[in-house]
Amino acid sequence: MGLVSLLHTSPMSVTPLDAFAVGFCTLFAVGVWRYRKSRRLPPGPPATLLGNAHHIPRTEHWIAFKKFADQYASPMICIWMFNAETFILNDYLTATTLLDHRSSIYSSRPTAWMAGYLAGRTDNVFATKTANPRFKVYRTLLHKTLNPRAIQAFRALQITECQTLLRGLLETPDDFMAHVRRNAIAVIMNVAYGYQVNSNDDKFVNILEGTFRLAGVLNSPGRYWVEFLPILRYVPEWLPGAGFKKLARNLGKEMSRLENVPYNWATSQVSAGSYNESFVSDHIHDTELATTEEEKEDILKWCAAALYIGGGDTTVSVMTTFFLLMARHPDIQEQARKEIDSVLGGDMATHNDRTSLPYVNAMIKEVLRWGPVAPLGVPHQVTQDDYYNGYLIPKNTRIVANIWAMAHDENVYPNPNVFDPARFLGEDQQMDPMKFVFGFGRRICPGK
Ligand code: HEM
Repeated sequence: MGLVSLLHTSPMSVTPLDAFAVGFCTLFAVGVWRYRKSRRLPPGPPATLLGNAHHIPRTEHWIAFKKFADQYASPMICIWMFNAETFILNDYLTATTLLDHRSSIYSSRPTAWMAGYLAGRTDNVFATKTANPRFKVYRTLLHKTLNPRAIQAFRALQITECQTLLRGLLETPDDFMAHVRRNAIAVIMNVAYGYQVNSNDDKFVNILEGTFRLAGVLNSPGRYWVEFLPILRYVPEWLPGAGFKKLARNLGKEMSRLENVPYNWATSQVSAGSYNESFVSDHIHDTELATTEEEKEDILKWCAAALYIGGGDTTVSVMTTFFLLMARHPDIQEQARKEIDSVLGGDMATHNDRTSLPYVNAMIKEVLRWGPVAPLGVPHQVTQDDYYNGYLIPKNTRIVANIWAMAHDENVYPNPNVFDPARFLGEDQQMDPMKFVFGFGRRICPGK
């Protein structure tokens, strides 16, 4: 792919920015080559001057990364994207040692130049760096809403929505995907904004999905030079070839509807005095959250959106995987069904029954292990030079936990591709995947 197409300009012209980028790349390449030679970095596929992009498949990168880890007999491998290295942690021991035990230096996030900095979205909860004072405020607030005690307040809502889901599945089973989607979004929209989703074609849900599409445009790996040469963020927007800046700004503005539209709806309901309790209504009069009203609004907007972004698709994904596995394993479905019938005698399960359903619990763990929702988690960034097993981990390296590789580690889960809840029953149980499928350290999923 040429420079021109990467920067979204006419494919026929070479712009001054292209020339600058080529010159800069050449000079940089020599420096990078020398740097790589001189440092003791973990192994990985041999990189060209432009890195390992050609080694990484377009889909299911996690499988390729695990193969590299096996090939180089090292759970920690190094992949280059031009001048920037990414370290991939492919087993639980390495991930927990670095990301959990050394979490004070491994919990930041790398900068996303297009989707974050240039789109004006660096205060997004998922992207916040640990040095940003917002990081602590967000984590505390999310924990207050989602800790094991606090979530008991959502039980009645979950039961009502579960009944709606079951009715939908009974009436139109072929539409199971739409029912599952409606269920996940209805719970989270109610928790975040007190908003009742009434149909599968909902205005807020459409905004969420539209934003995911735009985020996909800005996050396309290898598409924008500024991700590899951050200095390009300073080029003036009028310079030919700098269209990427305008693109990021415009899409960023469009994406901000995600935080603003449902938030404004929730606050207008509170002002009108007729509202369902929610994350927004609980905190809107909280005077300790920030020193100014504007700052407080901004914090609430980003946190409510994080509930919605973090809690929607993940839940849909787990439930969809569950349906696939039940269809493929009627024997396991039958066994779970028998347990439910014998414990509940025809009643609907509630949260209190969970401890009496060991087979069902084992099945849930096995669904999360077999098809982890976030196979590569969300990248972390290390904030100072560190050493592990004799390797240098330079400051600012992007660190990726290969959750899929941990869940398919043959030494921990024999026959890892086989779906088998019995792994988590009886004596000699295999490792609980809840230890890693929700991420690590100070960044662990607050929705766990
Ligand atoms: C099965 C369901 C879910 C799975 C497997 C899952 C998994 C994850 C993972 C792997 C991360 C990245 C952690 C890291 O960086 O180490 C994450 C982050 C996050 N999740 Fe979840 N998640 C799930 C459900 C939820 C729910 C229901 C919510 C909210 C209600 C939520 C909110 C978040 C937020 C806000 C973050 C960002 C945390 C930060 O950057 O500090 N997640 N999740």
